[in-house]
Amino acid sequence: MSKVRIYSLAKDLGVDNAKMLEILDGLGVSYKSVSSTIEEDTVELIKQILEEEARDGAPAAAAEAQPQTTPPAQAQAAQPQVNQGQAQGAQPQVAAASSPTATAEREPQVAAAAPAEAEVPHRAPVVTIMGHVDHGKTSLLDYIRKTKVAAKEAGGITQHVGAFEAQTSKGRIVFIDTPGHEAFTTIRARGANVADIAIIVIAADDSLMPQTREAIAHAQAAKVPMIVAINKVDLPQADAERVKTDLTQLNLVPEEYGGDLVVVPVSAKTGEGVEDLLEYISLTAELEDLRADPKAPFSGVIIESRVDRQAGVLATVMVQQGTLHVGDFLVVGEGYGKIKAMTDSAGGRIKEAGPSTPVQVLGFSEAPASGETVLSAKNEHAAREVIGARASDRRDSENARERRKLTLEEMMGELGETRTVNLILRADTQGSVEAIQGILARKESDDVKINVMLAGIGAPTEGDVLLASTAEATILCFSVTPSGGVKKVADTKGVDIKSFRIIYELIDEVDRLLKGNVEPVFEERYLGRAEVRMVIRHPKSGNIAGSYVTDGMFRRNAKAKVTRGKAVVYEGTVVGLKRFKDDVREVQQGYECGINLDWEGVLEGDIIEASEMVEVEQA
Ligand SMILES: Nc1nc2c(ncn2[C@@H]2O[C@H](COP(=O)(O)OP(=O)(O)OP(=O)(O)O)[C@@H](O)[C@H]2O)c(=O)[nH]1
Repeated sequence: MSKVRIYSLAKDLGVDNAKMLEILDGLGVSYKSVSSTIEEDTVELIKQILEEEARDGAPAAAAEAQPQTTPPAQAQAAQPQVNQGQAQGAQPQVAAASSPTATAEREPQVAAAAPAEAEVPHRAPVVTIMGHVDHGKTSLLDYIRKTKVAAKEAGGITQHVGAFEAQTSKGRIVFIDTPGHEAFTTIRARGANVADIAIIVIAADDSLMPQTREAIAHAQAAKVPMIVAINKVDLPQADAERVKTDLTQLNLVPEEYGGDLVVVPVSAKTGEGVEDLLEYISLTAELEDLRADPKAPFSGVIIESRVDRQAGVLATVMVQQGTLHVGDFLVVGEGYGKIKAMTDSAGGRIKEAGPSTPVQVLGFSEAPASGETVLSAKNEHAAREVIGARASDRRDSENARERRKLTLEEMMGELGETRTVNLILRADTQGSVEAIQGILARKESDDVKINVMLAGIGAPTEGDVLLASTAEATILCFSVTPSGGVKKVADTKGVDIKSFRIIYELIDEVDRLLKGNVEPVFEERYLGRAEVRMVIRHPKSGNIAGSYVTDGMFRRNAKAKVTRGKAVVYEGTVVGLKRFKDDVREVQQGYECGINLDWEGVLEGDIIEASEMVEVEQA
């Protein structure tokens, strides 16, 4: 008995895929995607249902049509990758709609006027292309751009805006044209999701390489559906079968091997397979049911921005919901701007832009960072109010973060819930990687799961740090160390990179993470007290409190609390300590010293108390 793919059947019967899935749901047939296959008897049932519908002029109740005795064969599993993805565009809608301050006033009763879910129009998918260096990401994007982008306006020079729109026989597809997972994760690191689908490009003559694995890990972490494009199939040494076999080792099983992964052989050089790839993108998008309301309050994400010497700040915004108009006020982070002009990705001037449209906006005074979310405000005053509220929220949360200690629940996760510890593993050899993974696998319990997001040979990369920051993972290194640059990025992103030379020390660290001591807990500890006996004005350092340490000791960089009478007049830091003319690290009780605070208000007679934050050992 032959099997048929759902989308081919839909095409043959002249109905859309959504309709086909609706009928299958009614029949209780399970499927993973529109490229799943169904049995012939199910096909017959579907035909009957459609005939009945056509006869009655109304949708037939699919469930009633199901015969009692012979349940239809189940569809073959297909494309779990495709199903992993949520409709990413749905998230910003919620965020924007729930923002009380920065909403466009075009639709005053958005909630009441919002169309029901089914009426919200579909939007074009946004696709990102990732893969190993030289596997052909840029060539593939160039081929699609050359063949699918409408001719530019005469004389117009298309500038690089970070995204372009391709017109295909199946509709519009938007490509993020900064290839590589760095761009993808930079955006994700800010909590935004722009891509709906990730194309993983793998060269047929090279197969899986370290960055291919990274790209796959990034797409999986983002829960973005993946399609694999096996590129360079025109080369004589191309071996697409090897790529497919190699993929199975990552538990990604291509459809032809009975699995779920959509794999499309292509050549960015000859164009072979590119149409198929575009078709698969459209099918995946259809399955994801991507929708956005052009009438809803606007929200979008910054794809990239730059400063043009003549024009000023040019930022590319991906419209995710609502519609942008020239003249709108936009709020990004703690800055705002008024749109003076907008250009589409083909370089043409436009006045408005709806969902899934990348537009270059002129009007910001400072270049916003990639991945920042953008909202609109009805006027300059409203924009300023939003920014003011954001600044004060930020200050509050910074203060709260400084003060607060982690609760047991925060450290352990909700009691009774399974916790997952995300790890990225880097080691010197494949043997070490496998040995460590073997030990880790035995450490899992019902309460705690270990998710090794990426295990690779060699020092951790910036890409690892970005992945770790979005997935709240810890990077563990065995016999490899991060470069200074990577360490710096990790510091700014708050990612822990821990290096070990002895395997059991690494395992001890994992034990600590499993126990839930993910973040160290700090406690304030008293150091000493000093009396201010005179205030000396220093030309470079400002006011220095000439003091006498009456108790304990003072240390540079300690926290300082200044009391005047009974009132605490300042809390800050000891930024410098001097004994006579020398800078010193510490001064003990019974000695005089100069204390330099990050404050100029100190007076004779004040008492300065020093303390420091120390890490508390967890039981
Ligand atoms: N024969 C053949 N060569 C290709 C194909 N696609 C890309 N190439 C060549 O492979 C090389 C690398 O292609 P790029 O498109 O620059 O690869 P990339 O993945 O964008 O590389 P990076 O941007 O450096 O990460 C170039 O010399 C391309 O001409 C293809 O389908 N067939």
